[in-house]
Amino acid sequence: MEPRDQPLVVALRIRPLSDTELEEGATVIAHKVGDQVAVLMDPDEDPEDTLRAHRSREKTFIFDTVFDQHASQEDVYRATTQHLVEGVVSGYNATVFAYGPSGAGKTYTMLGMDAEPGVYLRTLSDLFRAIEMRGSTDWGVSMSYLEIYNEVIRDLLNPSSGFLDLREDSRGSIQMAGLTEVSTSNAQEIMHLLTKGNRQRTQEPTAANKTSSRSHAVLQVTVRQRSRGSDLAEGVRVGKLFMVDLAGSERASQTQNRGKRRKEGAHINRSLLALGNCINALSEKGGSRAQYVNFRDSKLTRLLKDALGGNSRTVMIAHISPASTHFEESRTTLLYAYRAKNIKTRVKRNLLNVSYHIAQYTDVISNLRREIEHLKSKIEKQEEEKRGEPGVQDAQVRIPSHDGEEDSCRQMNKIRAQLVGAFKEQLEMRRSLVELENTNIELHVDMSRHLLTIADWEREKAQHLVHRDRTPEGDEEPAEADGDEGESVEPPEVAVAREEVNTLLAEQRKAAALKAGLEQRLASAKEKASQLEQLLPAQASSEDQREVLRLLCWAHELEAENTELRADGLRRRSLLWQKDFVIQRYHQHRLLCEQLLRDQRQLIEGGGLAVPESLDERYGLILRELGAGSLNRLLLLHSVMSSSLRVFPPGRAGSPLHGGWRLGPIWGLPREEGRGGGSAFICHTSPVSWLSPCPELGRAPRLRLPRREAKGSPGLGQGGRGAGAHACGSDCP
Ligand SMILES: Nc1ncnc2c1ncn2[C@@H]1O[C@H](COP(=O)(O)OP(=O)(O)OP(=O)(O)O)[C@@H](O)[C@H]1O
Repeated sequence: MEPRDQPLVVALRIRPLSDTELEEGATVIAHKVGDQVAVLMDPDEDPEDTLRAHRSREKTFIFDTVFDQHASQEDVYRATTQHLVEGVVSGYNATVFAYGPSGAGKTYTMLGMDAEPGVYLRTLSDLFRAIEMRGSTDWGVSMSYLEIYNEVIRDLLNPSSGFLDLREDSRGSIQMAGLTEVSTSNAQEIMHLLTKGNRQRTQEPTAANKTSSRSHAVLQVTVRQRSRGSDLAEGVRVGKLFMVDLAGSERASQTQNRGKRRKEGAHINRSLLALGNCINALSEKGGSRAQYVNFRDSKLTRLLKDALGGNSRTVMIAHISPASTHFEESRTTLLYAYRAKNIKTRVKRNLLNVSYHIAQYTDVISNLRREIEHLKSKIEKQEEEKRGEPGVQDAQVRIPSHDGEEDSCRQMNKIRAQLVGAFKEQLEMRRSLVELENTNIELHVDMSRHLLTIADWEREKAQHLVHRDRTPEGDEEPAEADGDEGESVEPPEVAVAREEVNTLLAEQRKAAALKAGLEQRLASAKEKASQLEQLLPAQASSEDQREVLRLLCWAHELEAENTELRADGLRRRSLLWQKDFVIQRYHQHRLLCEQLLRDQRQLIEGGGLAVPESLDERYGLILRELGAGSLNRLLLLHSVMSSSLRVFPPGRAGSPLHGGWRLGPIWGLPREEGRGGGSAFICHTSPVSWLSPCPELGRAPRLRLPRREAKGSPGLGQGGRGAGAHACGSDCP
């Protein structure tokens, strides 16, 4: 679904590191991955924990859109708010919130700077443009700007008017007595008023931000359209747009605020909590918005009642700093925004890739970091040893630098820079190859699934034909009601599967061509690097330089090996998937056989038929085997073994980004707090269903069992519901 079709859009903006954060030595811990995923690393976790066994607080969050420091104001506006304008002009309400802790960039997004105006100006400009384009009717646009500070409301366009009262009229509409409403016809005029009003906003220095806005600032733009119907009765259509720059969301306890600040913090928290609850309730209700939502908990939610309820659109832009020093605020902000909307299956497939890739890259990076540390310490040690050698220091001091030596040094540095460049290029190419490999596996698994659907159908069709041919003439069953004269009509899922196969084939061809091209480029990059490597020793003028170069090459080789290992891991996973796939098919077949046996047995017993002894014995044997559950145990063993192999590299099972199939706590559901850590939906498909990934992920063959079976009916020797549960983050069919 495009943002324009969604009643609630939740976006995340990660601002650039500030100078202060850089001075404090902060590192970047919030990353955008793909268009919809943000990863927050825990800065306190042990950097040496390369197996990622204890990375419990590293989390992945999904939003409708994620922006990082590279996103422009225009990008943010276009992806989040632009689509609201048409609705407002057509008489609908909409709200845009900027949410986040102090200093995370809310005002920057909403108000912006002269050169880079924010959402306010861009929305208003588009609004006036849209009105102009509609022409004929009689339009009126007015605006008001207020702040809610400590649960009291002030008019920012007329601050001397004191506190304002919020009232509900007899129809339940919210009214604000005494609020200045300015009629206007151009965006610049509104911006001028806003900038003026903003100076009146309650701002105070806090521990987190020197000029922190301590209030919620609400810009309300009302668009009225007068029109005369054929009966000349005048109708007025009103659309309201609220744009809200919320107060900093940090917890009072996190900012070491005391006294007044703490009281403010409590009010802010209360209203933000109320807002979160309302948005959450609204997003869950879908069609019946506003019915059971408690707007009364804070002034903010009461004021926005009209704009949030009914047929309105809501956009929340959450903001965080990427700095390690703001980990806690970022974490709580992400959780708040994430909870505002639980984005379901739509992005799962992409996320699977994305998370898997992060896992790969963070591994590559941490390995390289270790190597670099190793190199550094080795160089330092060598230097120390050299210094310790008698006469070395003196000799170094005494050697006069002459032109020839300088030239050779410059030449060497140049070659070294080229070599590092060539290594980097290779690294990029290797990563792309690993990605392509991953894509190939996914395409392959998808393809198998669709081919299976087609094969099932072809088999059914063939059986149908055989049955028809065997039926004696005159005994023919009447033609089917849909007029296909006995021909079975291909079900839509098969048609879709055929289309998918074609698409996947095309994608496979594309991937293969890309891979071939990349491999060629990698081969020539390797050639180039090896020529440079050969040049270097000749240029290196000292043993130190030669050693550094040797280490450089060694680090590079290690990196290459590491990437190859990753690719091997991928191949191994692919084999395991295929194996599981076959087992699933056999299991499906087995269930059908069991059902058949049971039905036949009932027929035999019900009809009082005599059964030959040998048949009875065989039946007893099967019953005993099923009773003993040996087959189930074998399947269990296989699954345990394959899932332990699938967790790569060894020991990474605890990582929130590991690439297994038990996706519940991983895919966007923060483990501690997300809806029961991902076990919100339990799929009960079959005793071995936990072998398989959630079919929604589209990564594995789907068990097409009859509904009764799929709910875990206690078939012969089956383990019942509990035995077949697997946790996933979506409604499995
Ligand atoms: N995306 C961005 N690009 C460049 N600078 C940014 C960005 N976001 C924020 N900043 C800068 O960071 C600083 C803090 O931003 P801003 O005042 O918008 O934070 P805030 O969330 O509104 O804070 P508060 O709640 O305390 O008012 C400002 O100097 C702003 O210019």
